[in-house]
Amino acid sequence: MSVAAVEISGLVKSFGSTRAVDGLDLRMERGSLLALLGPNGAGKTTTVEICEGFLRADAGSVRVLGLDPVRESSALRPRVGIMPQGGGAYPGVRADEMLRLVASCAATPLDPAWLLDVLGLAPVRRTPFKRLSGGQQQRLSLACALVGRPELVFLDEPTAGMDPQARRLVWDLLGALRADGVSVLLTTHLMEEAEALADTVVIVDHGKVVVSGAPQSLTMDETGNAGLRFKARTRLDTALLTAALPEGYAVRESAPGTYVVAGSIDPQVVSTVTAWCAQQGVLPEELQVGKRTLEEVFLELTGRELRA
Ligand SMILES: Nc1ncnc2c1ncn2[C@@H]1O[C@H](COP(=O)(O)OP(=O)(O)OP(=O)(O)O)[C@@H](O)[C@H]1O
Repeated sequence: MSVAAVEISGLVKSFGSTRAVDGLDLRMERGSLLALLGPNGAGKTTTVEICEGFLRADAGSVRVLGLDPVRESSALRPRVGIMPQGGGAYPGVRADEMLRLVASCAATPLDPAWLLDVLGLAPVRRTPFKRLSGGQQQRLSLACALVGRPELVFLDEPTAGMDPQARRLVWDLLGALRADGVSVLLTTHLMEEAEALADTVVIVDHGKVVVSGAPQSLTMDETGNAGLRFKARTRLDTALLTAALPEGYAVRESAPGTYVVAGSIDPQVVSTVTAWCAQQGVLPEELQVGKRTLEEVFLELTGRELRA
């Protein structure tokens, strides 16, 4: 098997009595974009910081481009770009000075002026860092992570706090990087970001992987169809509803009070479901035919909200 961009197995990291990462496994292929998604405190930043070599794992193994991020950090550093959560810079440094400084440390940097332009920062290139807006500071941090032409970039919530227009610029740039064969591992709270950009989405909760896969495959039901969902009181007799449907359909209560009918949904199936509910004196609320969102995938798997 070829060397992965990132390979993590059985990763554990605790802070005092808090187990931030609890046996996490993940493999990210070279040239792909992987989005780590999960609620606050799920262990995403801790995992990324271990990959970056800033934190040591308590147990498990981590390989980044085939190397140990702590013991082989000097070999790894020139090949990896990092954008930490919240960014940061000398407050008085101007945007273009900052980027040129970082570029001067790289063997074959990208053109800083081009990068500022692509990220919509050309008009503020002479503005001191502390006077940039939050979204502009974020974009400058991203530019700093990318200017060294890294093979792999770690981006911790790269578009947090950005307006939709700035976010779109970043998405376009990340798409272009991926097309160029750069590997990108990002964390995000934005489902639409993960769905729009990622080859692989890894949903993390309590320091473990809950589910992973291509966004398309996660949002389809288990039969590869869009499926039908509705809400009603808990503990409907799903076996009875399954029996009312043609062969090949399956109904389950994916979370308390949320029902999923898996299979190819046509008008007849919708009519059968609503007629069955009427017979039971049940009102099917939020009845919906179509792919699940990643939010719903998480809710169905954990019974909790992803954004919580
Ligand atoms: N340096 C630290 N000292 C103590 N506890 C920490 C430290 N860093 C993280 N934690 C705890 O570890 C858990 C995981 O935190 P982490 O920052 O990895 O989560 P996250 O998924 O990145 O969350 P968010 O989406 O809010 O950034 C949390 O309970 C957090 O409070």
